[in-house]
Amino acid sequence: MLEVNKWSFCQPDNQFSLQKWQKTVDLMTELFSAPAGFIVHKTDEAYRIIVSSEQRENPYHAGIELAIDDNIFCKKVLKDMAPLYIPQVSLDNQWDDCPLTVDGVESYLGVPITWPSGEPFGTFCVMDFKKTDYQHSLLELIEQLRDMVEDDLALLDNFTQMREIAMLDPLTNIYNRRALNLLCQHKLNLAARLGFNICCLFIDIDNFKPLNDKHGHEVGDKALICLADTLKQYLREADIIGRLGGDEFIAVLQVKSNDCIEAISYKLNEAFKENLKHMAIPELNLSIGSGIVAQPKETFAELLKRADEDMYEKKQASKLAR
Ligand SMILES: Nc1nc2c(ncn2[C@@H]2O[C@H](COP(=O)(O)OP(=O)(O)OP(=O)(O)O)[C@@H](O)[C@H]2O)c(=O)[nH]1
Repeated sequence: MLEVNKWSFCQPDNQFSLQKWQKTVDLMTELFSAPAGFIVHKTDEAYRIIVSSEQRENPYHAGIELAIDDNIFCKKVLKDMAPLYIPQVSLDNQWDDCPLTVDGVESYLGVPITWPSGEPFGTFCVMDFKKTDYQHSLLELIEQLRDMVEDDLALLDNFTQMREIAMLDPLTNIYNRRALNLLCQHKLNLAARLGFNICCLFIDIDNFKPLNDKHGHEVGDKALICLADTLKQYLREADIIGRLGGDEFIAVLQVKSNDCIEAISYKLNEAFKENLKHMAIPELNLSIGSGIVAQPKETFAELLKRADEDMYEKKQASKLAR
């Protein structure tokens, strides 16, 4: 799902093109013969213009932010979740301290835009520097155009949900093999370009089959979820974690130096045991192999293979030691 209180459509690599919304806003301002029209997006941080009409007289460009405490028209629209039309702002002294009034804005018409969940997304609005007298049909029109924007939000939300379903392992809610291949290769390319160290951990539970056989599949599932949660809890946000399948997990980490890998592996194993204990699941041990990027052009498949081989060696060594 799209996160309602985070900035959307503001990253350069965003999947969604704002071009369609730009055309909608330009069309709206033309039909209103207004000098400025906007789509404003709101989070707890600020109000941000994400689309601004392209007339020369429009002083507010996309990217401009207004503080969350500012007395602005869009704030009232979202507070009431209702359209707001002020034909002559200067007649109402409640807007005297509005930064837009100070700039000379004399008329405002805005309607709320909502996320598919019903939470406020922002506003669709038009402003003028002179008083206006919009006919009822224009007020209906702005609502129609706003509905088109909301349809796009719903489509985007569906798309995001479908992408999550395609990328996440349904049991543990971390990345699946397909997503790991894509994301980790991307991370490797980035590391080669920016020059940071990458390490891949191949994590496999020892004697997992006996746990399933003795305590049942449900307990086995809980142990897998516990491992995923331990990885989430212990590793950083920039790290990538996922489940290859069965009891095999992957973590791709950004590390300062390779000296810390042993310590990270040890701590992960200890944290997993501790978390299992809290869930009253019998103790399990992890075999953790690692691979570090040896040369800039290395593929994720090659890195993964080395980490897998290292894990296998460690598992054999621990079996012999028992
Ligand atoms: N509960 C549960 N078990 C699973 C799932 N996927 C795979 N398994 C089981 O995981 C077990 C993996 O067995 P093995 O690969 O032999 O692993 P192991 O018993 O840990 O053996 P070693 O790794 O050599 O110590 C199999 O019994 C699978 O049935 C799952 O989603 N849930």
